Amino acid sequence: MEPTIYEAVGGYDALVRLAHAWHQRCLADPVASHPFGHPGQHPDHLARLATYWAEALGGPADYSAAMGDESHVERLHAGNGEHHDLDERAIACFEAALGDADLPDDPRLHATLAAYFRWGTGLMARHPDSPDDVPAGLALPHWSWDGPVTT
Ligand code: HEM
Repeated sequence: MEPTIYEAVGGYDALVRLAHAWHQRCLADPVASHPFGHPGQHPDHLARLATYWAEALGGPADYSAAMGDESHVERLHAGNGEHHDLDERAIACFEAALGDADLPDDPRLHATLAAYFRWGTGLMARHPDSPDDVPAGLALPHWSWDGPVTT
C-alpha cells in the first residue's frame, strides 16, 4: 500500500522540524511575523501544530483526541479581518521551510505539502469577522496525495 503523507515525510519528528522551520521563516519576515510573539499564545504551539498536521496528513488522530477539534483551531485564526498579503507571505515561508527542515528530497512530497498548506491557510481565513462565526463540532480536515479527503 502507498505510504501516507505522514509516513513519507518522516512522521511526527519531521513535522516538528517543519513547524520550527516555518515559524523561523515567519519570524524573519516583516509581514508574516506580526501574528506571532503576542502574549497568551500556547507555549507548546509548535508541538501542537505538528500534532495537527500529523493527523491531517494520515497519522495518528492525537490532536482531535487530546487537544481540540477543527472549530477550536479555526476560532484561533478567525476575527482578524481579510489578510491576503499575510497569507501569501506565510505560504511563501512554508515553501521555503520545506527546504530547511531536512525532509526527504522528494519533489512530489514537497509539492503535496505545499498544496496542503495553501489549502489549510484558506480554511483558516474562512471567518475574518469573528470567531463566533465558526460552526461548532467541525472535524479536522484531511489531505491525501490526491488533495482534500472528502468523506
Ligand atoms: C497565515 C497563516 C497562519 C498564521 C499567521 C497562523 C498563526 C497562528 C498563531 C498566531 C497561532 C497561535 C494561536 C494562539 O495560541 O493563540 C496559531 C496556532 C495554530 N495554528 Fe496557525 N497560522 C497560520 C496557518 C495555519 C495553518 C495553514 C494551519 C493548519 C493547516 C494552522 C494550524 C494551527 C494550529 C493547529 C495551531 C495550534 C492550536 C492549538 O494551540 O491547539 N495554522 N497559528
